[in-house]
Amino acid sequence: MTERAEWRDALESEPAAAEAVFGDRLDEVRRFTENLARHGEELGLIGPLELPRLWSRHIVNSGLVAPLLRPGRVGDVGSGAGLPGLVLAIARPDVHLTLIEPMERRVAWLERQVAELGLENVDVVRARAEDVRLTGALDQVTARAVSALRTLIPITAPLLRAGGELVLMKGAGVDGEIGAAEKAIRRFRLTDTEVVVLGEGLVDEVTRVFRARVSPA
Ligand SMILES: C[S@@+](CC[C@H](N)C(=O)[O-])C[C@H]1O[C@@H](n2cnc3c(N)ncnc32)[C@H](O)[C@@H]1O
Repeated sequence: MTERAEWRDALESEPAAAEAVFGDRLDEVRRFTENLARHGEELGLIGPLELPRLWSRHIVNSGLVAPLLRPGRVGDVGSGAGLPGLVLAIARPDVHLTLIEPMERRVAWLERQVAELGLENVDVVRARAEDVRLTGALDQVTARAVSALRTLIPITAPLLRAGGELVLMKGAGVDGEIGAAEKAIRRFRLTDTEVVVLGEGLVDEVTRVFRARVSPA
């Protein structure tokens, strides 16, 4: 099977998970995935080895976070190719997503996808999280594969309003990361910290999310 056939077949794979995660937004998310599969490698957005697992490991995995979002303003730090921010914007039209990404080429890609998919609930900001002018402005902040919690918390938590929430996608080593981030957790007054495991019984690779709230007081 050619690589292209593999990712095309993958778009039809895991139908139960895809339906559960994306529901009536499945066509839109497939369109985005096709665009990423076609252009992602030449634009340096994804490695060639990722193509066959683009759907399951990256798109469905990102979409699993959608139920954790609440209507309001959500920032996605380090969106890159659009993971998870653009996928979440497609899955949750009732949520406004601000995609925060410093790299020009990635910002151009994100803006093109927003226009092509006709998404009205997304804006793209070219900036590093620590420079973006959104201090205290967001209800929730997501991130995936940006950095370890001890460095990620100091650049994401300041963007949240009091009572706002971090929703950070993490790998299997999340418990160790939490231990190493204790100081940052205290410094940024994070409460209700927990690890949420998503997709059990639905997908092969579960998604782990570090969730925490900024203390209102
Ligand atoms: C490994 S990529 C991950 C991209 C995407 N989140 C994903 O899961 O595929 C890390 C991304 O974070 C961005 N990034 C790195 N430092 C950042 C910062 N301080 N603020 C915002 N984005 C940052 C990079 O430009 C890059 O696009």
